[in-house]
Amino acid sequence: MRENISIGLLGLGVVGAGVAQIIENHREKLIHQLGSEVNVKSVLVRDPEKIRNIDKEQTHITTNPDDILKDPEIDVIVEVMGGVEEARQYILQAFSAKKHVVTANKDLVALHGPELQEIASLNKCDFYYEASVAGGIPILRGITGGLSADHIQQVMGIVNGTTNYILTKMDNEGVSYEDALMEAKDLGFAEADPTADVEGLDAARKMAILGRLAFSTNVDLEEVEVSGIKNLELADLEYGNTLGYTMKLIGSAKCKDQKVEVNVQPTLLSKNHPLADVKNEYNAVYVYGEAVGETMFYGPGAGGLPTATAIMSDVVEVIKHIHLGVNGTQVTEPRFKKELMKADQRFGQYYLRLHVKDEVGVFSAVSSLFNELNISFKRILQNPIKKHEVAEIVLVTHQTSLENFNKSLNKLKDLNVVLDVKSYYKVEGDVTSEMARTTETL
Ligand SMILES: NC(=O)C1=CN([C@@H]2O[C@H](COP(=O)(O)OP(=O)(O)OC[C@H]3O[C@@H](n4cnc5c(N)ncnc54)[C@H](OP(=O)(O)O)[C@@H]3O)[C@@H](O)[C@H]2O)C=CC1
Ligand SMILES: N[C@@H](CC=O)C(=O)O
Repeated sequence: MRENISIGLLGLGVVGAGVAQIIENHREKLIHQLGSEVNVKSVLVRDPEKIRNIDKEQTHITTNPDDILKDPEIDVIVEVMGGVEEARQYILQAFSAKKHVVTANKDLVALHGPELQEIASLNKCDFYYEASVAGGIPILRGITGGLSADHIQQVMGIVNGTTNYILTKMDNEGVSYEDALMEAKDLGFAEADPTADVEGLDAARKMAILGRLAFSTNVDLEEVEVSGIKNLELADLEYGNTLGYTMKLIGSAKCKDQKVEVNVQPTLLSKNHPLADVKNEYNAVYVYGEAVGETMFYGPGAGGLPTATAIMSDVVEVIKHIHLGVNGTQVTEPRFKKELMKADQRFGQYYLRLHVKDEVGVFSAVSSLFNELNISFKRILQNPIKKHEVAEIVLVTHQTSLENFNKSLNKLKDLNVVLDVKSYYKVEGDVTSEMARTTETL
């Protein structure tokens, strides 16, 4: 048994500092669990002059990656610097030097995860990335460990802390979008460039990773349909509230008969839906497995210490493997060759807000258009708005195919009484699973 395991940290920001703090504060627990002392030997940073809460006697701070990647005493690299290409190059160098790698970098894993996993395996190295999805929630191990023997059919969740924080503050406290985003940045939840958070790309990266692991098939980032929260209007949050819904940025991945659909979109959730109560930076991921049924994982989705906890769970796994001499998991081929689900195979309820002419007969023109497509309404609100001769119609449909709903949008644009299709969003009812939903609809 090795008495000492040395770690090299690439990055000492929000997450890196959390990792150093846990290693320092939980030293005894780690020794008890692993039989070895764990220490952070060196840390790579951009700015060596920054004041940092780390013992410089114990830990060497450097701007030269070779100090870490070429140090034979370092066994495990923890990559928490972010970015894609530079991080990928350092990780490849680490594998060549037979070092194990743990990362929180979902941008990198979503784009290059399968390639890196394969190279790790060829080098008999471990490559883990628990922290890349849903911060402190052990969701990847939940899927690849706890539910590994099940056929997972659906994964649905709130997987971005920043947007959930913004939506909670806007909805519950009336804070403006800009102020809420600023708070999320100050609290260390947002990415260095928060565009990826608010445009849904961060959640899309996480959903690609979740889809791959849940369905044991390849899911490419470009196959994930994405829309973010940047263009949300307060009016839709307010109408949502009136109708009994809460707006959330929801990631969804479904797999049926080897057909897969993965998307991220603002969604109006019934206030009774289990994800509707997930607030602030908290995340929750609902997983439906054929054998297990419904499961849900909940916890902090962003922030230094929660994310560092997930990283340390990977580090502990790596060190256990070092002691057993079993590093480098075998890579398995995708279990099946998937197809993407087509619009006529995807079903849902939809919220729609229209600006129409404020005149007699408009509502019946709109309803007959939906009637022709066999789309019925669950809820309707009709409001004259302040602008002269303009009225607003807000409706929620019953279940229909995406193909059918798209047809209704095209036809509405051609209807002369419709002035503007202001917004439309997916709606989720009280239950989470497709299976439970089918029963509810019947
Ligand atoms: N923050 C969070 O809640 C979560 C973050 N993540 C992921 O974890 C990773 C780190 O995030 P976070 O800690 O928030 O990021 P920060 O921006 O807080 O920290 C980044 C760190 O990496 C260093 N760094 C960045 N680029 C380079 C470079 N080219 N060369 C050397 N050092 C570099 C920075 O150095 P310096 O200090 O000198 O600027 C800094 O110490 C990202 O991949 C992020 O997506 C994952 C889950 C949650
Ligand atoms: N910016 C991300 C950080 C964690 O992955 C988020 O807000 O979820």
